[in-house]
Parts: sequence; C-alpha cells; structure tokens
Amino acid sequence: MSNTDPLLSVSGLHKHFTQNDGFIDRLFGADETVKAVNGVDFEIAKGETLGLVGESGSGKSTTARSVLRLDEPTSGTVKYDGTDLTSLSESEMKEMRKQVQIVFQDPASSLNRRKTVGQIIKQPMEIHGLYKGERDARVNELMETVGLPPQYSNRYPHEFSGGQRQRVGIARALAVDPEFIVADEPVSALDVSIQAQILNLLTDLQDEFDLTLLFIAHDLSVIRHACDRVAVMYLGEIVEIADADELFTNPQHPYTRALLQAIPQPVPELARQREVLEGEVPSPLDPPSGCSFNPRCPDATEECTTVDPTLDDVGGATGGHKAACIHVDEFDRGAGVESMKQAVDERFSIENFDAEPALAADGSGEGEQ
Ligand SMILES: Nc1ncnc2c1ncn2[C@@H]1O[C@H](COP(=O)(O)OP(=O)(O)OP(=O)(O)O)[C@@H](O)[C@H]1O
Repeated sequence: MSNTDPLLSVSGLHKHFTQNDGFIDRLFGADETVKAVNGVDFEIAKGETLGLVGESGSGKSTTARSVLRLDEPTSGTVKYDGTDLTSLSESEMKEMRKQVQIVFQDPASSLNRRKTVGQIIKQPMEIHGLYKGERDARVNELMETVGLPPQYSNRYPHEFSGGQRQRVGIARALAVDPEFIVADEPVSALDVSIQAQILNLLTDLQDEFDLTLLFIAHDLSVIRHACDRVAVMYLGEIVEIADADELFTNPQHPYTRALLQAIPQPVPELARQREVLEGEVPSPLDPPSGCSFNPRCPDATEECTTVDPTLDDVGGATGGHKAACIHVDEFDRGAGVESMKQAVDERFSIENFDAEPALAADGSGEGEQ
C-alpha cells in the first residue's frame, strides 16, 4: 500500500496554549502554559495510514489541528510534500487545503444543519473554485462513492443517521480530490457495527483514491484494521511508535499495554487478568516530573520520577519500533498479549466488515442507527 517517501514529516512540533484565569491573573501577568503538544515527531509515507492513539486529553486533536494550521503551532516544522506548511501565508495555506482535508468526530455538529447534504458536499468545491458547471453531478457521484443514494442530496443532516452523516462528512472531505485526510475520531460517536462500516469505507476509499491518512482514535481496537503504523500519545508526547501488527503483538511501553488491556474482553477469565488503567491523563498545566506516565504506571520505580525518557527521532516512515520507557527491556509481556489481540479481532470481526452499505434506495437505512 505504501512507498517509503514521507508525504508528511512533522518535527519538534509544540503547541502551547496560554491561559489566565481572570482579571487579577491578567493584571499581574500570571499566565499559565498548557503544553498540549510537547515535541512531537513523526512521518507518514504516501499511501500510508498512521494511527494516532491515546486517551482524551493526550493531545491528539491539537496535534492534527497544528499540522493543518487550524491551530497555529508554537514551534516545529510540518513538511508536506517537501513544503514547510508553517512558513506559508494564509492564501498559500488555503491553496494547500485542497490537498489536505479533515473528517471530524461528530458529524452532527460538524455539518451545517441549515444546509442540505448536497450543499454541504458542494461547498468545498465552491470555496476552491473547482468543478464549475459540474458540481451537482459531482455531488451525486460522491454520494454514490460513500454509499448514499444521490436522490437524497436535498435532505438535511438531521434526516440521516449518525453513520450516514459521517458518510456525508467523508464525501465533503473527498470533494476537492485531496491526497491527505486527517480523520479525527471519525467513528467514536457511532455504534460498534456502524464503526466497522465506516472504517471499511475509509480503507476502501484509501485504496481507490490512493489517499494518505492520519487516523486519530482513543480506542486501539478501532485502528487495528485501519492503520499501517500506530503512534501512541500521552500528555503531549509520542511514547511509542511501531508497525500496527508489531504494536499489537509486542507492545513495549506500559501505557500502550494499558490501552490494549482497556479493550473490552469477551472472555471473562481473560478480563480478570488485566491491569486496569486508573485515573486520568494529568493536566498539561502541571505535568508530573520525570516520565509523564509514572503516577499511573504499574511498573514505575523511584527512578521514573526523575528520568525523562522522551523519545527522540521517532519519525521515519519505516522508522522501526520505538518506545519511551527506561524499563522496556525488563518487561515480561507474557500471555496477556495474545488474548488482547484476540479481543481486538473479535470486536471487529470480518462479518461486521461485510455489512451492507448505509442507506437503501428506499430510504430504509438498513444496518444503521
Ligand atoms: N484552546 C485550548 N486552550 C487551552 N487548552 C487547550 C485548548 N485546546 C486543547 N487544550 C488542552 O490541551 C490538552 C490536549 O487536548 P486535545 O483535545 O488535543 O486532546 P485529545 O487527545 O484530542 O483529547 P479528546 O479526544 O478529548 O479531544 C487538553 O488538556 C486540553 O484541555
């Protein structure tokens, strides 16, 4: 599916937000800095899908928004096809956005409820001045591509189910023939069986249009089938990056293992064996000293509170398996890994992936919520 040239190369990316709580803080200049993204490096080869996974608050969306300059990066470089996006003017960036599109998590809020789905899909073509005189035909074609009957192009988003609305969001992203799509939690708001259909659609479209994808999810099982490589993010940093198969069979960082163990286990005995990841991602306003995962890590030692094992140079489209943890070599990952792998495979079984498309021509919405 992929070759080795990076289409996207992100290096030393930081995004810090400045907060001041009120008038007194502002008066005394008592700003606080939220280090939402704190030195992230990765590369994505053309035609590849990189999964970016981590709990809520780990910095995934801010990374994606900074890459696309929807949030202005604090520092770092984002090279797309050799061009540093951080150095482009607004108009040059607008031109670049033809090639780089985003699919959002919640199709209910990301689609304008006052516009028909036809108008929604047409809008990016209007903004970029593409397909003049052919836009209606292209809307119909795109609706078919994503599994929606074109005759419903004059309906409004609320007349569709969640999965169908996400198909509209995908059609909108495809409208300007992008090369690269950021899918930010595209299935998190959907039922499991619908998730599989949308994942299936995205992987089919990737093959059909030779797309490169950055696929964001908080649930590792979701990206199992969709990604070539996976980067695991915690408190603004990438703590592990590896080929997807390798990451699932040989997770090295304790946080990756905890995320794998959080996947629902169909077998009760296996479910009992797992360690539960307690607490939440700490506030980036007040990060722990040493390894940022140490307060929650079952394997943490005194050393972990002082040594910061930040990963350097985690990029590289074929960059190998890297994990930021000073104890990686000492872990016994044991039999639990195989059972976790089974749980992932069962959750997204082949039957789910063979499910029918979204909306029957009679509007019955077969298989969707
Ligand atoms: N505009 C902002 N101002 C201040 N802090 C922010 C802003 N946007 C995000 N943050 C903070 O940055 C951190 C990372 O947020 P981000 O949304 O990137 O995480 P995430 O992994 O995508 O989580 P989720 O899936 O919940 O969106 C969080 O602590 C969040 O509160």
